[in-house]
Amino acid sequence: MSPKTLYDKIWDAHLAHEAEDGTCLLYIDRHLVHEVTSPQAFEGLRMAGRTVRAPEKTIAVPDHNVPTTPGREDPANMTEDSAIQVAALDKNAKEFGIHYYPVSDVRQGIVHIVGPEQGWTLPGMTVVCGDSHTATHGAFGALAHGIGTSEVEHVLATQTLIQKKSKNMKVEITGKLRPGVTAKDITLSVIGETGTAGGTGYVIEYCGEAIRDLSMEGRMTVCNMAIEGGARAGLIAPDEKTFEYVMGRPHAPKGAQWEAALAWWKTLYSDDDAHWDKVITIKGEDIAPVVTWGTSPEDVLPITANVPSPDDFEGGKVGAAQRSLDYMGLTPGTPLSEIEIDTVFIGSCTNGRIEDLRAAAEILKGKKIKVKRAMVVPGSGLVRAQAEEEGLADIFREAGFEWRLAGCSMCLAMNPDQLSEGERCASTSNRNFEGRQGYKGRTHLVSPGMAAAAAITGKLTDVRELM
Ligand SMILES: CC(C)[C@H](C(=O)O)[C@@H](O)C(=O)O
Ligand code: SF4
Repeated sequence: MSPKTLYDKIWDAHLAHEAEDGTCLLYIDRHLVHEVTSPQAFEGLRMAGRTVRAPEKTIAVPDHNVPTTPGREDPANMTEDSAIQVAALDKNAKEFGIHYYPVSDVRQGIVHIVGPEQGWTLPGMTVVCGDSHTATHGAFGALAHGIGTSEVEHVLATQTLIQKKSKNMKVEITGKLRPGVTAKDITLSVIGETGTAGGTGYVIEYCGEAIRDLSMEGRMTVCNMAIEGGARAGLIAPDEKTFEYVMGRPHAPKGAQWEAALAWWKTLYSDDDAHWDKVITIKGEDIAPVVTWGTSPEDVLPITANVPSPDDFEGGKVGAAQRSLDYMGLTPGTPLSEIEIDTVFIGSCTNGRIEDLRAAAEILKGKKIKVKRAMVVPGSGLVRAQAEEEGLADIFREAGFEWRLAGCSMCLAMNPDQLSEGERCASTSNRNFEGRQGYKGRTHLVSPGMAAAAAITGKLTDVRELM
């Protein structure tokens, strides 16, 4: 047998048909659904008189539009568009008989946090969702990626997806991370190195000692941003940490089924002599706590650096840098650590898990915020409950943070949590495009610890100074 990568193995195990031109039909194990990209898909099914092919493999949760303040069940607290989408999901979930976590359910949260938490996401699976950050689930050694609304309809109807195979890319992070450096710094640094198009046409497998050393939460943070690096998906070979995380979750296999699954999961790694179309290696000890200064996730620099000048770039990037600096209101040469911050947002499917909240609370303990506003939005109701139990919520509240209900929140401007014009935010989310967090809002992407540090000092701050 010829050697295979992990991606090859999962692909082959799900291939239902391959046409002469290489177009393939893949079987889909899990279909996650949220309110933004599904209404038309369900409408399509309805018009065609079709049902959902595998309702037991289809999971719905509202997250993007929902407010994160009490009273959010009331449609009057949403914009009309948001209320329509959330109501449509509610109706469709009930009518088509799929698994559903409404806002009133403590398990509700961001779809990419709920899936793993409930044990829907398992190693070796194909996982899709009408959402680009489906890559998150790759942390379990699953082939997971976003799909468009017409594909959502196709998967609902057939439980299959038409795909062409991507190329294999290996991103190896060797050695140990230095103190204060996290999964978020890894994933941003990779994008800083490869650019937002570096992964185009590839599925990335992250490997190396620094990746192995990450918790499952950290691995999810890394895979989450594979999409910002342009890749089709990102994944990490499952290991004992993965199995331990999955074991006992509500929808994980049990008993003999668990044993059988485990035996297969243990075969899910890239063979030693597998072929890679592209390889990137970064030394873990070379990664610093980073921030973004511009309006693309590739605009990454260590917190110890200065705001760059357009002259530092070449070709089309000169103009792009100038535009970014204008939008961000930054002057070349300013130390990044002198940039004043108005707002801090801790949350999103990148950094809204329990470990992220712990990392931020560790920095905030016994301190007060200096920024105008700061909010922490747990990624799910269960993360929220656990954080309350661990006393993290008290630390946040005492520091001056708003302690919100679960949802996408300020990660994107689709719900009431938005930046105002010119407002500058240190955010643990994954996108810093113009207007992403609100019209003319300014976003600096950082890790949870860095966000907490900025909250305390009122400026972008090297978290290592507060450790
Ligand atoms: C709204 C949704 C389709 C979108 C995505 O696909 O990623 C959102 O989650 C985002 O992060 O921009
Ligand atoms: S938290 Fe942000 S990135 Fe994640 S699904 Fe929601 S909007 Fe998209």
